[in-house]
Amino acid sequence: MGTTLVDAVRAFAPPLPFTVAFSGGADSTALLLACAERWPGQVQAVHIHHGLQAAADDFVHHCEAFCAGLQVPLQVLRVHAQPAPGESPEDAARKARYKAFSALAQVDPAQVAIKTIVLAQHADDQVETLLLALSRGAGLPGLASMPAHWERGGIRFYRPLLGVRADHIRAWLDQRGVAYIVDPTNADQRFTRNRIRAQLLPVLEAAFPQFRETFGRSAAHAAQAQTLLREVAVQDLQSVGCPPAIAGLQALSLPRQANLLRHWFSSVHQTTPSTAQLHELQRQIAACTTRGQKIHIKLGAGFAVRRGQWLDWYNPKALDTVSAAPPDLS
Ligand SMILES: Nc1ncnc2c1ncn2[C@@H]1O[C@H](COP(=O)(O)OP(=O)(O)OP(=O)(O)O)[C@@H](O)[C@H]1O
Repeated sequence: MGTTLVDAVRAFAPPLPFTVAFSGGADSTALLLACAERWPGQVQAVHIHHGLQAAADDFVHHCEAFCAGLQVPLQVLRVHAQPAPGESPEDAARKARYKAFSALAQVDPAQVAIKTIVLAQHADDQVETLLLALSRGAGLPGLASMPAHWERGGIRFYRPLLGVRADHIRAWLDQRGVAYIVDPTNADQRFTRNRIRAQLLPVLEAAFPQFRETFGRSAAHAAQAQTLLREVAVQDLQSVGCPPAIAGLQALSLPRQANLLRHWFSSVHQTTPSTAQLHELQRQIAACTTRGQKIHIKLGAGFAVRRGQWLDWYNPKALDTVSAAPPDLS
């Protein structure tokens, strides 16, 4: 069955006041309406004009009219989301959106509401995210899917509708006669997420009617295991040293070594090695003795090991010179 929208909003206990990230689509329309009714005068909205589609101006007008009717203050932010090569417009829009949220919170620290942003992803979105992660061969961080709450750049983000089915949200809006934007790009079958939604979810519904709950539970198990792995990595990094001593790395089991390296790269160097890069790095670490072996691998920064020590220099432009002339820091 899943949780109803009304029950999900009733169980939600955000710090007040807060801001709803409002696209004008069905889910954020329902969320904004339910929240504005539950906390009158305490809810604001923010809409991002991504500068990606011709219809984006119409979306802004729709959101302005809807918020005016609800007497909810609305901020419209304009960004220019530029998809990188191979990146979908949706991913580019998402990145630009989160950047705009944190910029807004920093530009105007007096605005308390923007410190808490509430997003409208629901149970179907969670399953899509999990299947998307599986389709890419993701590890635990990807399988953990979307958290219901997290903090970044001084902003608290919440997703109170993760237990609510998409069709329930639409039925709730239809019953109340509320209009919302139907974004045509959501149906574009060139994007994997849209194919998952249109082609896989109906098959899952027929084969496993409870799939939203069970898949959601799997994502929660993965999130818990990922938290544990992070804790182990933090402890291992403390005992092995930062940058990690090669001898210390060699003393760890291979999965534990990989876990530590992934954590070190993402937390200290803001980069994620591919599986192939990590295998190569681990191969080189295993082959390393304390006499002159070098490790270097392209991860967006250059790394080398000599006499059992990491040599690192973080200028990506120096990469091409890494093998030719690594700096001698030994
Ligand atoms: N242009 C936007 N401005 C503000 N918030 C947005 C915008 N687009 C998406 N969001 C927020 O991010 C969440 C996830 O985005 P996603 O693209 O999956 O949703 P959507 O299909 O565009 O819209 P909705 O969730 O409102 O139906 C939305 O539920 C909404 O809270």
